[in-house]
Amino acid sequence: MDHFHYHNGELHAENVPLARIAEQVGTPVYVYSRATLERHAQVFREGLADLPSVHLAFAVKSNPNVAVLKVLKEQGFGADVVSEGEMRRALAAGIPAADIVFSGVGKTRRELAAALEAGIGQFNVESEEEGEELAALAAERGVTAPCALRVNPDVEAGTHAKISTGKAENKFGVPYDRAAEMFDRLARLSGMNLRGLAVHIGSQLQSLAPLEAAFSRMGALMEAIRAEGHHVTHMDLGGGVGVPYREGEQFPSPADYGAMVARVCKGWDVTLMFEPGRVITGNSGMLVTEVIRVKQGVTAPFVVVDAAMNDLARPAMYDAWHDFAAVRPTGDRLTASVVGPICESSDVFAKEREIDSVQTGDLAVFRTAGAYGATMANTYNSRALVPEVLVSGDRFAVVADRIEPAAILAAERVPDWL
Ligand SMILES: Cc1ncc(COP(=O)(O)O)c(C=O)c1O
Ligand SMILES: N[C@@H](CCCC[NH3+])C(=O)O
Repeated sequence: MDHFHYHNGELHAENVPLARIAEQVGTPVYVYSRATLERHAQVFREGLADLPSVHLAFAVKSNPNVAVLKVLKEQGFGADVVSEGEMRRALAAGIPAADIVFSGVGKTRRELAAALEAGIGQFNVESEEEGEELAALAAERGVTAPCALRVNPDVEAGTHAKISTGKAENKFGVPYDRAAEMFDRLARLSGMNLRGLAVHIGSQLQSLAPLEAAFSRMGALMEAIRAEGHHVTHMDLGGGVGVPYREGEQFPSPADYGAMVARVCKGWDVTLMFEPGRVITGNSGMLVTEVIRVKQGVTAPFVVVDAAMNDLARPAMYDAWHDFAAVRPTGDRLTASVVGPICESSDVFAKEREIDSVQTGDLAVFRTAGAYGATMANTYNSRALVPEVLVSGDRFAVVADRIEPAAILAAERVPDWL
């Protein structure tokens, strides 16, 4: 069931017409559906139902809005965080510290200390240097840090190079061939409770084969580490399951993913941990925009909208596709480029694409914008920071305000010596 649907000729999020949100909040605006978030959380969990012991940690980076985190917390999700800021958000949403996993190659001393003090459930350590620093900080505090060693399995994920993380040349994790000896050294440090392994090979994966290859390699590594007498009780399999952005694209379902995991990880006797992001949030959000004007072009017209690459960076950064659709479609079609107002030629959402015909003042949406959308927004060209709205049934609420350029200007100072 799609909670974004046309009713009486206009696009709704659940029972709320997007036009009503646009009228009250203005555009551009991100709109999320609570029912879709809940459904995706449930479908993902159901996909893993055959596994004996599972911990779900939502990848906060995909959508860190605290209201979204609260919805997922109520679905029993913990959090995968990559900064103190994300950790504070997860805690603010009521996610227990014990359900938080901290990933990332560049955790600072301050962040490690803050996470130890908060009592988070697991640190995914990405280097021997980080492990030593963390163990020392924990020992100073008279505590032990629950840790997994993130391993780089040197597997080609088959996704966009900029979001691929599991090849040897990527900065993530420790080299596969050195992981067992590193585990042995780190496990001996006081302050360290090295209890598991972690892997994450990339995002927006369209095929399960690279994940399967990575997980099998992790299984072999786990056996080697156990053979040395270490306990491995946790295996964090990361996130990465992709979602369709355009009609007709085929992606593995959470059930397919769960069946693959059950087959590959059979008999592992660990708590399996997962860090899904996009598969939960991607299709639960849209970016609503208004057409500023339609400008004649040489090869095709330009539909200039009031959203731009600062609001939704994915097309400019990864040549990503987001479907564009009118909120009140007339049935007519038009071949045009959809562009934002920013002074960069990369500020293009759709290049000479057949789209719903739109005119000045019409509302339209970019679909599948719930993951890596608002969270990657910025204020380039002194634009406002885009607001976010959560819909639930007949209700909606602004869950992040539009931050106006004037508020940002007010935070700047001109020194009196200038
Ligand atoms: C360590 C880690 N875990 C989880 C994720 C979430 O990935 P996705 O949104 O593709 O599920 C990412 C991002 O790719 C990540 O770097
Ligand atoms: N920002 C990327 C995903 C990065 C995943 C982070 N590990 C995207 O929009 O597709």
